Order: sequence, then C-alpha cells, then structure tokens
Amino acid sequence: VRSRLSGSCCGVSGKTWIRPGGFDTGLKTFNSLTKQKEPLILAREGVATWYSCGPTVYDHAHLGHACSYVRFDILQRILTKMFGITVIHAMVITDIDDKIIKRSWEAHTDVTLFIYKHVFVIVFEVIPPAVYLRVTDNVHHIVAFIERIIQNGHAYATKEGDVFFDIRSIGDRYGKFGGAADSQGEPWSTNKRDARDFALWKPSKPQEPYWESPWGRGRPGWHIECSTIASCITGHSVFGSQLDIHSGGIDLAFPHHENEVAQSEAYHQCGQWANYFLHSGHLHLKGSAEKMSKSLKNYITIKDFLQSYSANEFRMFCLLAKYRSAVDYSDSSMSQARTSLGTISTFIHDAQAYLKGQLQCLPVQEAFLWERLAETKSSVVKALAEDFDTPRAVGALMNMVYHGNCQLQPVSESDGAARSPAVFAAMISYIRDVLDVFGIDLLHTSHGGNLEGVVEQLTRFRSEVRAFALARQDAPTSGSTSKPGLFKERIPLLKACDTLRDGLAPFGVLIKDRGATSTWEITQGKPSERGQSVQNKDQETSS
Ligand SMILES: Nc1ncnc2c1ncn2[C@@H]1O[C@H](COP(=O)(O)OP(=O)(O)OP(=O)(O)O)[C@@H](O)[C@H]1O
Ligand SMILES: [Zn+2]
Repeated sequence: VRSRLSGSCCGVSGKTWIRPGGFDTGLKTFNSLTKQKEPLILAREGVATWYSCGPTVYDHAHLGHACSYVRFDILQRILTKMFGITVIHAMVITDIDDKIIKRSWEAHTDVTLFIYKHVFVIVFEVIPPAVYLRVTDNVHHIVAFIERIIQNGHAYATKEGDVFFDIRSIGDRYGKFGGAADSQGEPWSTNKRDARDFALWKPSKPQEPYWESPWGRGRPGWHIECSTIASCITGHSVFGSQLDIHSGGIDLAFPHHENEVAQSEAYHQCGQWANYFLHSGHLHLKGSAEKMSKSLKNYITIKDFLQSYSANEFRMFCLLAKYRSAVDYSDSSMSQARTSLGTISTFIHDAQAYLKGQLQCLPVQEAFLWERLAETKSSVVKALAEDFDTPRAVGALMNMVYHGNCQLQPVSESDGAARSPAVFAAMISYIRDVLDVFGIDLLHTSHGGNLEGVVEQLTRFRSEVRAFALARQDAPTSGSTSKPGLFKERIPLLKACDTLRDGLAPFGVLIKDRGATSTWEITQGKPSERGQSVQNKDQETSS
C-alpha cells in the first residue's frame, strides 16, 4: 500500500539521513548513506528519478564494466516491470577528462558513447537511459553551476584559474559515505585552503582543449559534471534539488559521490540531494583480491568473453549473486549460470512437448503444481522487494522447475491417462514473464530468427522417417520360426536418423527421441559441451 509521507530534506545539518517524504513503494533497498536497508520512498508516485555516472571506457570494454551496467539494468527492469515504477534514468557521457586528453582528445570524444551503445545496449541488451548527456555539450551549464556554488559561499577561485570546493564551509556534512573524511582526494596544491578541497574547474595547459569561463580558459573538474547534469539541463530542472536514486560501482563512492553530494547540496542549499545511493560490488577474477580493471590489466575483454559464452549467460551469472556483493568470475561460475539457463530451457521445451501431446506422461499432481506456482510467484516478489535479492528469486524459480520436471515422467504408452496441460502452460508463461523482467530472452540465440522454423521442419521430416523405420513386421505366419521385428532394409534409415541427431548437436540443436515421437530444443552452450551432453544422454535409438 502506497501512502503519502510527510518529511522534508532541507535545512538539515550533519550527516543524518532524513527519510524522504513521498510515496512508499513497499520495497526495501540498501542505502550506502545509512549502510542499511531502508524503505524505498519516491518523491512522485510511480516514478523514480535515477542518475548514474556514465562509463569512462576508451578502448577495451571489459567484463567488469558489463557487470556494473547489467546489474543496474536488472534493478531498473525489476522496478519497472515487476513493480510498475517508471524509471527516469539520466546518464552523463564523459567526453573530456585527463585520460581522454592524453589519448588525443578529438579522436576519442565519442568513443565512450559508441562503446556504451554498441557493447552494453546492443550486445548486453541494457535498456538505454532516457537521456545521455555529453559533458562537452553542457560546459556552459557547468560554469553557471560553479558560479552559484561560489555565490553560496562554498567554493573559491584562485588567481591561477582553479576553482576549488571549500570543504570547511560545509562543516561536518562532508564524509557522508563514512571513513573517508580525512582522505586527501586530489594532489595537494598550495592554493587550496584545505587538503581535502577538490577542483571544480581547472585551468587548461597549452595544447589542451579549453572553454572560456569567468576564471579564464579551462575545463571542468571530474565530479562537477554529474552534479550539474543531474540537477539542471538546458536551463530546466530535470531532477531539481532532489533525486531519488543515484547509482554506480562501489569504487565511485569516495571521493566521486561524496564530492557530488557536497557540490549539489551546496548548489541547491539543501541537506539531502540524492535520497538513495546504490553501489554495486566488483567483478574479480577468481582468487584475485583486486577488481578486474584496465589499469591492473587483469581483465577479460567483452570480445574474448563472447567467444565462449553468451550475453544471456552473463545476465544469469549476474542474477546468481546479489548486486552489492563482489563476484568471482571463473569458468565454474559461468558454467553454473549456463546450467541454470539450460535447466529452465529444457523444462520449457519438455513442458511444451507435453502440451502438444508429443510427450506422454504419468498422471500429474495438478493441484500440487498450482500451489508451487502460486508460492513461487509470491517468493519471487518478496525476494525482489527485499533489496533486489535476485539469487533468492532465481532459486524460487528453479525450485518450481524442479517440481515441474518431477511431474513430467515420460511413459511410452499413455493409455489415455488424464492430462494437465493448463498448469504447465501457466508455469511456462510465468517463467517467461520473470525472465523478461530480468532481460533474458530464451528464444534469442545468435543463430538468427529463422532457425526455429528450420529445426521444426527438419525434426518433423525426421520423425516421419523414423516412424517408418521403426514399424514392426507383421507377426510371423504360423509354423514360421522368425520373430516379429524391424524391417531389415529399413535399419539404415534409423541409423541415418541417429547420425542426423548427433550431427546437429554440435550446432546447438538438441533432438530427443521419446519412443516414437521426437522433440527438439536449441541450447545455448559451447558447441563442444553441447555435443558431449547429447552423446552421453541420448543413444536410445541406436541400441
Ligand atoms: N571489476 C569491476 N566490477 C564492477 N564494476 C566495475 C569494475 N571495473 C569498473 N567498474 C565500473 O565501471 C565503470 C567504469 O570504470 P573505470 O573506467 O574506472 O574502469 P577500470 O577498468 O577500473 O579503469 P581504471 O583501471 O582506469 O580505473 C565504473 O562505474 C566502475 O564502477
Ligand atoms: Zn558521477
């Protein structure tokens, strides 16, 4: 039940988090500002304003970046598709900073946006933000933002053309993310009033790109772009002085988010700018204490990853750990993700075969399965409402799949036993809905859209040939010594059917012969593994 709560964030001193006024979503989320789970209360009913610091990826995008974007994409999809909350997501594209300048600015300004759109949005199907905003398109707003902070008494210009944020001016409000209040964020400059003061504006060196400003030619500091762009775009207030959710990797909490908060609250003269900070844990190579990172050169590129696994499998890998926790990347964790997806996919295909009457089964405990479905639905919602607990939600789904599988006990002759197609149809639909919330599309394969139709036709043809080859000879006439059995001359046809089945397995097409009928599915694993699993499991017609 959503309710209007009273409360105000302005005029607050110190680091105390103020429960926002607005609409209680009924969800709980871990807030880095309080280091505990809090009720998620939004300023406007059914709408979440969400700002995320954009990528700073200039060359090889690595799996750590994908981990961060896919995890937050999953969270946003849950809010939207499970809880009906419209997410307004704005993202800044950093197209000017020290690293870009070093790499020849002109050539690299749009690389980050290109990578984001092509790698994360297209390959990993991350929903793009409502707006991407380039820093270089917004420098005049950044200048105006800094001017206001100076007017409000929270920043100062030096004669060298720097502008620094004045940390002492906000007293004990600096250090909202805890533990880092004494750290020295940027290199010491004799022009600073306090070692912790950080640059809002930097004078440009010769040969560097620059913009005109009241403090001379220069360019924005690192943190100011986010505060400005989240707060006001083209003269209008986008999120205004209040933002519901701000997200980023845990490495960004200090100093970046700390400084964003200081600047924004100094600009808006409010005590609480962003109400919730969501930080995701890092991706590590298994056994490594360090996160996967460009500078440590301990990364796996997206290109290399896609040689072995699919984007769907990576999403499942992300779902199997909580978004806040650090995760280990390894072949075994990826194979766990692959197995989970494979189990779901096989169940869907088997249940479909049952629906079509291709799979004859023992009578099903239908009421029991309806109960499992209802229980799963409520467990999934509960898990996701509790700080987006995706591993628990996937666990509930897998449990339902397990029970569904247990009830699909194939028999060669059904003898007209009662059938329960509706409950299986409902389970399939529900699984698809949940996977859709998570952004996983089981039908989506790299083979292109027509493969399903081709496999269907091929399997049908093969089934007819097999049925013909499996036909039994008439019972021998009395006095004859020969037994009824297969027509000898048709055995090569049966062998050809086996060869076709085994030959398609390495391409991810898994045909299963079930008595006289056959079912098929398209699997998503690596060719070698798919081949193996088929060889091991399914040799019944050759025997
Ligand atoms: N290993 C990782 N796991 C999860 N998120 C990551 C990882 N590495 C980077 N990110 C996230 O990706 C975004 C871009 O990070 P960044 O460009 O700093 O990557 P990086 O490889 O760590 O680079 P550098 O080594 O130069 O710091 C940030 O939001 C950051 O939190
Ligand atoms: Zn930022």
